[in-house]
Amino acid sequence: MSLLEVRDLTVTYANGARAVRGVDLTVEAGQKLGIAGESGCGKSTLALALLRLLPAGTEVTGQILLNGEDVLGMKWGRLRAVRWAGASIVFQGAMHSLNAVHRIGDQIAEPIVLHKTAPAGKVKARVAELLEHVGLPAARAQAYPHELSGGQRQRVMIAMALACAPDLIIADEPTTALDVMIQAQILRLIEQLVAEQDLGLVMISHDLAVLADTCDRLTVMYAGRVVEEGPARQVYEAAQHPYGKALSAAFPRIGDPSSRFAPQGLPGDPPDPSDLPTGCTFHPRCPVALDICSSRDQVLVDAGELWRAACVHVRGAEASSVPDTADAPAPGGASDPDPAAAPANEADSAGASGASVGSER
Ligand SMILES: Nc1ncnc2c1ncn2[C@@H]1O[C@H](COP(=O)(O)OP(=O)(O)OP(=O)(O)O)[C@@H](O)[C@H]1O
Repeated sequence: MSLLEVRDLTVTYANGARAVRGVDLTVEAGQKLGIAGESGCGKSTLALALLRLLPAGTEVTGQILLNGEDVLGMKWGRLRAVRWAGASIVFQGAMHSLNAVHRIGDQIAEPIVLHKTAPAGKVKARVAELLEHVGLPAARAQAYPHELSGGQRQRVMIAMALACAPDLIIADEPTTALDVMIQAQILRLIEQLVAEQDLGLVMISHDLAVLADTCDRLTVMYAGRVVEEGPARQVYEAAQHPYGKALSAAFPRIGDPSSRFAPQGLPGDPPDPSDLPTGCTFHPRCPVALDICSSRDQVLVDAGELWRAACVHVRGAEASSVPDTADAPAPGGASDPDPAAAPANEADSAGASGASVGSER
């Protein structure tokens, strides 16, 4: 039994926006899964859906199994227990998630008291232990959120997430608001705690480099769908989907100083989830789109060992039914020698494919 199994998850907000569409995910115990995609691709919606934290009126279909238990079918009381003790979320921007008028020790104690994960007389000691675990002095329990730095507040959020000893941590852009040095510290802390306690991790970020460095597996989302998934380092270094390639090229490459100051941007923006393009939703921005891409979406097909991508250019996709593929560029092909040089914003490549490219950001 997997720690987390998500099958055909679709989330539709009350305004009709389908922010998550048919997503499948699996996280094994102790495994670290990264979910990447630009802002608006549905990553946070997916994270919130996992613990049923979406606003009332949102329609969620599909299946979410946490330790084999059906989260979407759970009664309210069971769901409350599962939210801290089964899986917990570290949100982006700790200042907004912490209550400004309560001492942080009291806030960390709250889930412990609620779920009775420590005897009443031992709650304070447990809070002190958790603070020290995340690298803060126990005395900081007396502090209010505004008395802490951004990095310290994020450490408090991590302490809270660990308070009831969950099996799974969901970290939604846990370092976005922090400067680079502190980001690295927080990422190392998360890695260390997850390894020590053999926790599962779902880490969400727009930064593929961070995810490749931290996670075992990587899922790339675009317009609410998974367009690529595979071993983290391999997907980062040689993404098979043009979107994965562009995302990877948009961030400095780990250990490659030459790319540090020359990240490539991806022109345009993800589509509005209430008004999605036909066919492959990436086709209006795709530098290697074929005519067929505007009318036919691609399913995920094998792109390597435990590696799948949903692009007509991936070997094994429905290439036989696609006209004129022989002349098309093959950026997603397994033999592409230089994924860092993905033609995400090469004008001639876009022109050759007839793709319409959106405005530069
Ligand atoms: N409550 C809501 N009602 C309607 N649409 C929403 C709501 N919340 C999010 N959306 C839309 O759903 C889409 C996905 O948003 P989501 O926040 O999940 O993306 P994301 O990839 O996590 O981006 P970010 O990193 O900016 O949070 C966006 O188009 C967003 O505008």
